[in-house]
Amino acid sequence: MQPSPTHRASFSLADEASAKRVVDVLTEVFFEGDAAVAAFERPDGRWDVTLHFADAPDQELLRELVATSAGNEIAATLVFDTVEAKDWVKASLEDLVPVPAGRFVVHGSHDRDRVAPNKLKIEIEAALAFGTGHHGTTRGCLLLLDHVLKSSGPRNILDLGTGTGVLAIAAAKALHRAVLASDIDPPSVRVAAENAALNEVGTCVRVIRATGFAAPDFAKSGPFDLVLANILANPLRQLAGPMARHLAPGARVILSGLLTHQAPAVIAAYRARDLVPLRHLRIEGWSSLLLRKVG
Ligand SMILES: C[S@@+](CC[C@H](N)C(=O)[O-])C[C@H]1O[C@@H](n2cnc3c(N)ncnc32)[C@H](O)[C@@H]1O
Repeated sequence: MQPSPTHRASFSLADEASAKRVVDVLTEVFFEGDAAVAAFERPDGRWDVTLHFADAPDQELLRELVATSAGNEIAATLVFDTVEAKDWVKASLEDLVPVPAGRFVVHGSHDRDRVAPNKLKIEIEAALAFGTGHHGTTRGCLLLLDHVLKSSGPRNILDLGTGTGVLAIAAAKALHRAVLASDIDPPSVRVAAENAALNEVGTCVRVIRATGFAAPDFAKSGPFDLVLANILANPLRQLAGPMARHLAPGARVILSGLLTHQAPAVIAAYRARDLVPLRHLRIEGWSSLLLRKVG
């Protein structure tokens, strides 16, 4: 099937503080919608801000929001285009090498027979979704999952923001238990279900489309004693309350998708909900956190 393009809006800003201000505003506005907001530092120190939309965005609204948070000059530089995501992501995957993370190795189909037999293999065809294992956030989550599994065997597991399904598949392969996986993005829901079947855990991993905890499935499947959530810092902060309400006492939570300087604010939001930090991994500027629900 020919992939449909995603719609992209991008612009750049002079420094991190301006990027953070704009990203906070945009994430707040598009939190409930089908948009992903990302900011990355360029080698020259400027910050690129990019939004991906499933449907064509309201360009005037976006210009207004950027003008309000960054000024008219920056709003005038906004560029709108479309990206044929699937083709180039798949093409670039051909060059990716397997990624070891604790007991897990994430690999593409071309490396299926080259992974050491004592590892838990997770085969990922990323296509439109995020999560080949190469990103520091995915690797951080897998390493923390490996750590959790050394001392406990969670029974009720949620992977929120599943992308390719990589973390849900890892948990299902290691624990042979049911895992609920969710994503805001319809293509990711389809890709994650396909990857779960490819990895022979299709009967363990149930993938649903949901924004945050806004679906009855979470209450029905919870309370969870392990939650993995690799999404951005602001949604993570906003999800602290709903997540705490879906956790069993003593539950472990693995969070990632936050830049290291954003970690203190995320930790504070979860501490306020009785979740205490146990571990903090820093990989390539990204933080991954392991927390435990007290009481
Ligand atoms: C950084 S990717 C992580 C993918 C995978 N779990 C991993 O660790 O590689 C974040 C995923 O979260 C999804 N997402 C973002 N905000 C969300 C929200 N509020 N509720 C559910 N999913 C969300 C995105 O669509 C994306 O697939």
